[in-house]
Amino acid sequence: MELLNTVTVEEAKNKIREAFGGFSLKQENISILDAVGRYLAKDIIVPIDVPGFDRSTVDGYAVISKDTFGASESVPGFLKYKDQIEMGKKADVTVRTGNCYYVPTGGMLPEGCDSVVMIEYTEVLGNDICIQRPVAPGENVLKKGEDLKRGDIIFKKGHKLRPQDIGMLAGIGTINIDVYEKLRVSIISTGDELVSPTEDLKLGQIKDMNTYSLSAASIEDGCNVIERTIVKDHRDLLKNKIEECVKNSHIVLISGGSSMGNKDFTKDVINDIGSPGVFIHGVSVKPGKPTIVGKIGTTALFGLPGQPVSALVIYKIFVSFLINNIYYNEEVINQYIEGEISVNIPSAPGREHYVMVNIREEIDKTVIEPVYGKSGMLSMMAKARGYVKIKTNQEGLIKGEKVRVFLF
Ligand SMILES: Nc1nc2c(c(=O)[nH]1)N[C@H]1C(S)=C(S)[C@@H](COP(=O)(O)OP(=O)(O)OC[C@H]3O[C@@H](n4cnc5c(N)ncnc54)[C@H](O)[C@@H]3O)O[C@H]1N2
Ligand code: MOO
Repeated sequence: MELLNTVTVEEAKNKIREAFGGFSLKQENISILDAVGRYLAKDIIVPIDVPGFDRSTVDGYAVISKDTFGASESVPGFLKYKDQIEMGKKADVTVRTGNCYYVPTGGMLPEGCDSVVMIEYTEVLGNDICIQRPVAPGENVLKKGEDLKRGDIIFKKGHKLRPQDIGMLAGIGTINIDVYEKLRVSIISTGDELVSPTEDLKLGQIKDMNTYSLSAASIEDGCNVIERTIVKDHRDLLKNKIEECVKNSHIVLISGGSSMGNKDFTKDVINDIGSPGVFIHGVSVKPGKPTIVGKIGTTALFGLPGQPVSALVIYKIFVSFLINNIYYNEEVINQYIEGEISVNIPSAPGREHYVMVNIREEIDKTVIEPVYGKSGMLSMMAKARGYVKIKTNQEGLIKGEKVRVFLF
């Protein structure tokens, strides 16, 4: 009897990190308009103070705060109105005791003042402004360099750029940046039963899902999917296809054929093609136990279990992990929310168990409910908001226990 020689999830991650530690990626200089979802190849050092001058955060009157102390609606203070500061122009004047200038939100503060009274708390009385509320020093002011200081590192190498980051880069005048080239990913789905989603089904056939879910996951991770294909369960056809993909891909994902069936060739074919070959076959995780990981030359190969839930869960645990390692992205924090599990969930100790769940908000608590199903049912994952992880040494979860839901 042949049994899988399984490793734990942590052991598998360590082996993957070791195997692909020296991965070298090219860099490219691109416009920030094309950079969302890309990974920075260099730290970004802020070249200018943001803002470059003290700005008002409200529409109001630029004042010396001391001049407003004690002002109230019943006993207002009076300041002489001098002029207005124009938006986008240098404020070439100085506020002196007893004076004030009108300043719009975002306008430059003149010399001498230290705060701004919101217009709602003032009244115009001829040439005077009646101040009905005091302001503290610094109130309603964004100081020079308060947003960002020249010389700060705003983003580190490996950071994955989000829309707010693109805006920030524009704000510091950095419109072209160095990012890592996109990892080239090839996806091969194996199985005699698989047909393209557009084809009519004959009995015994199913529409290919994994090519699509894995492709979407790779794109979300900032990769370029250069090949998507179905290959029949035929050893030579699979070998030819993998060989071709290895030549121009950083990562090859092979879905199906990872288990022990008489048509499960993935492991042997990888070993046939080149070295060092397969270094993991079997991980103590549920779902996804028959996972394969290998390397040919510098290319990473993953034999993902064919069951659609297993394929995507294993992608998230190991393929995403490798991608973030290659891109030097150390900031990965899987978003989670906490809540109480609604029922007992048994788990076989010895395997890290991923349970698909939904989230229900009640008045005083967040309730986490399992979505039942088998790893062949992708609807189980499509209907879920995330998963709960039951650790290897845990026997299960007890109703009411606090759990973390990792969102996907
Ligand atoms: N005797 C054993 N049988 C199985 C074991 C085992 O340890 N011993 N492990 C089971 C587990 S766990 C899993 S997971 C699967 C893994 O199977 P394979 O990776 O060999 O994949 P296939 O047999 O090719 O397919 C499994 C299942 O998934 C469907 N599938 C495959 N590709 C796609 C696709 N692109 N889109 C949608 N669905 C797909 C396929 O039709 C099968 O139903 O093995 C168990 N068996
Ligand atoms: O452990 Mo397999 O990956 O679920 O069906």
